[in-house]
Amino acid sequence: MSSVTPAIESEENSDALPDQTLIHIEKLNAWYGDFQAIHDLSLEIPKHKVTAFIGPSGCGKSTLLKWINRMNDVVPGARAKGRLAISGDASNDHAEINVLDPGLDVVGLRRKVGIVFQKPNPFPKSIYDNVAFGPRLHMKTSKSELDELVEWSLQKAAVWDEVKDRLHGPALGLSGGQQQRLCIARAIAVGPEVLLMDEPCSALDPSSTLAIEDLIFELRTQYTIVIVTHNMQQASRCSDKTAFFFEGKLIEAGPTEQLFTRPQQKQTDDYVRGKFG
Ligand SMILES: Nc1ncnc2c1ncn2[C@@H]1O[C@H](COP(=O)(O)OP(=O)(O)OP(=O)(O)O)[C@@H](O)[C@H]1O
Repeated sequence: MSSVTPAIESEENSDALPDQTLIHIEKLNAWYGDFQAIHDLSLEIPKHKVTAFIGPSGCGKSTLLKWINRMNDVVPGARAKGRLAISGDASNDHAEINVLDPGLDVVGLRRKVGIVFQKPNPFPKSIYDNVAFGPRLHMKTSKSELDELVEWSLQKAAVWDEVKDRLHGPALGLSGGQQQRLCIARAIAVGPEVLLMDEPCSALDPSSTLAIEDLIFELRTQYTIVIVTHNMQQASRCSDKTAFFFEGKLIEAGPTEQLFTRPQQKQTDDYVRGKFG
């Protein structure tokens, strides 16, 4: 493996590891203009696990997700207060990141915290150029190192076998499920620690959805993953921890199996049983 291939600390079974918090959210409040979308929210997001955000439409799931890599910076009138921090990591050579620090290098943050959206959004370029885009922007790589990194990323995103013979063909010629895996390859090519996924399967058919869910579960040995989903089965299939939101507040968070089978709050129970939302 060359020096450009993103460093992977450990590929051991993350189930065997005790929870270690990577993202610390404390008393977070967020607004769009005068409207408060998040109220006093505290949540710990464990390292190398999948955390699912669930809750009815408009409860603040995407708002919280988008503060984690400051995507909300581009929304006029969006602001947030409270603590949102990413633990320091000696192997990745960074001290604790205070995400809401107005002076933060947001481009650097987004290298560490990648995002995959609802609808696959490859660039109208070749498959190769989609994955090479970030590394070309951020890293000094030779042609052979770039080739290696593109292959590595496509392998990790479980799409290499399907695209290896058409790397210079158009990304937009791929199926929806392949495009979404390409977008995941593009996100991991710059070596993030965290992958945010905002309903990544909502535009996909059931078999592509299962492929992405399997991939999410695989990737968590190396990345910390946060997924917003409306699909209860998806949350229970591929997450370790689930957080239930309602009207901008965190109602309950805990191990996924516990939250779905023995929720502590009636609102959670009603929601997971499909009584509302
Ligand atoms: N750009 C914006 N400007 C103003 N209000 C917004 C904006 N984006 C979201 N909101 C409001 O903030 C609240 C939370 O929205 P958010 O998108 O975070 O909810 P969500 O739980 O992700 O919903 P969904 O499941 O429908 O995606 C909603 O009332 C929404 O209308």
